[in-house]
Amino acid sequence: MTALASLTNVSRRFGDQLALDDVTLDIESGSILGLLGPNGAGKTTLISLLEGLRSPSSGTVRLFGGSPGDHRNRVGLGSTPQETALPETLRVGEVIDFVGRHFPERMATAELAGEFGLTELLRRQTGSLSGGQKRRLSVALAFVGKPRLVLLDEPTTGLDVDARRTLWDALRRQHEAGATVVVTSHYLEEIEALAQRVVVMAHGRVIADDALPAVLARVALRRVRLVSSEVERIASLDGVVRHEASGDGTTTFYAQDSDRLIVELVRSGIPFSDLAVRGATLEEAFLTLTEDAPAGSPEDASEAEGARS
Ligand SMILES: Nc1ncnc2c1ncn2[C@@H]1O[C@H](COP(=O)(O)OP(=O)(O)OP(=O)(O)O)[C@@H](O)[C@H]1O
Repeated sequence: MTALASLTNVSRRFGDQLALDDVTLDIESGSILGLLGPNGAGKTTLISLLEGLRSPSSGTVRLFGGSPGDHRNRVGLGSTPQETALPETLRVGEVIDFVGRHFPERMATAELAGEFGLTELLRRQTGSLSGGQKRRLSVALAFVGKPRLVLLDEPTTGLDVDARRTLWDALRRQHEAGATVVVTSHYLEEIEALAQRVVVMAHGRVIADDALPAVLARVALRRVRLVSSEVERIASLDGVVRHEASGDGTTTFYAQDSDRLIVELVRSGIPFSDLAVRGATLEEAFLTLTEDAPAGSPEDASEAEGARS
């Protein structure tokens, strides 16, 4: 497979903050790559380097074999940042035409509108659109110039379930038609719905890079919560990946296979009570994945948010 874009040993600092820490990544043609990670992991920074909006502090970023800073390379790139502003008084069709005129080759307005469920809205001023409709338009605009690579930074954040699914359907159709897409998200569900390959980031590093099923197996943890006077014995049972006191006298054990853990627990004869089992949140799963990669705490990262320029 051909790499459309790549990062080789890339680091990026903002003052004291190391936003990307020695990242190496190839983006191959034809896939949807999901970039997953908690707040401050470095996803947006990585995207901005590929877009040529920022330069790496060290390492090399390539886009279509050249520099992302070269506008001739950027013509082949479509992107939707986390937040976009649309000119409120222009109609949807006019915005599509305006953006489309910047590219040597473009999708026809009617075709793009059809693909993204915007046909009924073409004559509406963008100021009158709902949040979901605006987001759909912003994402559609990333595709208007028939790009070779599309970068979408949290395309569905803030959308309700229906709007999110409509957008996912549109993205899947674009992918089937040959688009290569990088999509960032905080939501495992979103990455699961779209991506074939998943890169998990935390503290500026790539901590997992694998096919979707392999990453799911690592982050899909279950929480087994109970009361016991023999916490350490339970923690040493097969399958327990982490445990923590919950503060109310209970202890939470994380395991990929909670059924198996409970069978082990009963077999062991260790006394326990008040058993409850539920899925772990993605943040909890990240914690387990990131234990080997500590580089500043998430709290540090969120404080630094205020220092963005
Ligand atoms: N312009 C900037 N100035 C200072 N620090 C920055 C700047 N941009 C990003 N950072 C810091 O770099 C780190 C990575 O931020 P980045 O926005 O890339 O993360 P992210 O994974 O996209 O997070 P989110 O999911 O919240 O968008 C964070 O600690 C952030 O505070």
